[in-house]
Amino acid sequence: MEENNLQCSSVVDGNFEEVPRETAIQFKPPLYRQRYQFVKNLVDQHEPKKVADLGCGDTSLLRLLKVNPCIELLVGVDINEDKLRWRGDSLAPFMGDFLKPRDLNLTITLYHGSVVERDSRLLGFDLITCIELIEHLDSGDLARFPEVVFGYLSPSMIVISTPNSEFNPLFPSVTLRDSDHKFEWTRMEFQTWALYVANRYDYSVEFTGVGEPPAGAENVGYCTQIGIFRKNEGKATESCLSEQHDQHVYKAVFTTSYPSLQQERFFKLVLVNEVSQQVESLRVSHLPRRKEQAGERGDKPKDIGGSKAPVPCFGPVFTEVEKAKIENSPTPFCVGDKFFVPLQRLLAYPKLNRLCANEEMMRSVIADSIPLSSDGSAVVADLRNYFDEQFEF
Ligand SMILES: C[S@@+](CC[C@H](N)C(=O)[O-])C[C@H]1O[C@@H](n2cnc3c(N)ncnc32)[C@H](O)[C@@H]1O
Ligand SMILES: [Mg+2]
Repeated sequence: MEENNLQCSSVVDGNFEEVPRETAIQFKPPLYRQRYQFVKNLVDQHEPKKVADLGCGDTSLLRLLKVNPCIELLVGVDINEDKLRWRGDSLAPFMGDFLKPRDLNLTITLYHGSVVERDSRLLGFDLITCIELIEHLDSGDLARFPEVVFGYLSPSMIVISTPNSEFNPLFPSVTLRDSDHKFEWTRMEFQTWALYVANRYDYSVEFTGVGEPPAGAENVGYCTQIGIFRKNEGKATESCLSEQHDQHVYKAVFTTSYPSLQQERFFKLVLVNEVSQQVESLRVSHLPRRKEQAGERGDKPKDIGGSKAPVPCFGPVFTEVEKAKIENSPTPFCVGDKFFVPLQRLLAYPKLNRLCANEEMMRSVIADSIPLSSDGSAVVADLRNYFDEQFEF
């Protein structure tokens, strides 16, 4: 059942069974996606490095967040171990992640455990999300939840979403949206709880939601209500004061690390590849001039069949400033059949400049993979092979 078919007679975490169309409420995009997108937008805006999703379920939100370049540690926790085991592989890096490594490291770990247990590996996070989780906690666990998540883990930001029961009369025959829900709160109930918790643990809270009500029913509020909690500055957190820094209660069921430019071997691979491509592109654009010179000397073009026009090269588009920087850098030159590209020239290209801080760094990384001039200041490429193919000497 998908939430995008809100022709509903009963509701399971926002997933609805079919009833006649005249009673339908349709969320576009589906409500669960609106919740994930809401978190994704917050991540784009605040760029947290460490993010944990408590009650992560089938890890859909983690899969959406893992592409965010700012995140370096992504953790999912759920009490249902089967859900985690089943989904682990979809969080592992794909071929493309190796071909185009991220700038920053990323580790993803899934833990089996309950949000009301303290595990020190979740200390120091920038963002913790609890999407459609709290309504699944019984009264004992709900009472423990704030002291663990706000008091002990004490992240910079916490996002909590839960159903807004005031919306439920718009669904035919709905009492609770899911048989596992222990409660569903009105906006007043959620806000009273949230304000109490925020005040107790020195957070501020902002209320919003996703799933707009239909025209004429605006007074019921969003279908999903959301609280965004921000830790007040200067708070001495319990986690800082805590001496229990090696409290490992959760069981890690899956962990994976992504290739990144912070890892030497991937950095080298990318840099060598970029330098080779740039040198090749310069070499190819140098050939027509070389051809002219050969023509002037009276060398005969060899019949290699087909067109001898240089293959058009669609390189990156540069801004005026970038172009000027490239033009003002040392120019490539030829000595005999050798083509020299000064490292300073390569460093003028934005892509390479982003990878390498200076000439020394570039030299040390590429030296054992790419031929360099005797003083190490330029990459040396052979013009002969390519040239021989087109001209007889
Ligand atoms: C409605 S699902 C939400 C899943 C996910 N957050 C999403 O929005 O798609 C609630 C999840 O909370 C998990 N859960 C319930 N009680 C929990 C607890 N005490 N600790 C950790 N996870 C819990 C359930 O196993 C389930 O996967
Ligand atoms: Mg639920």
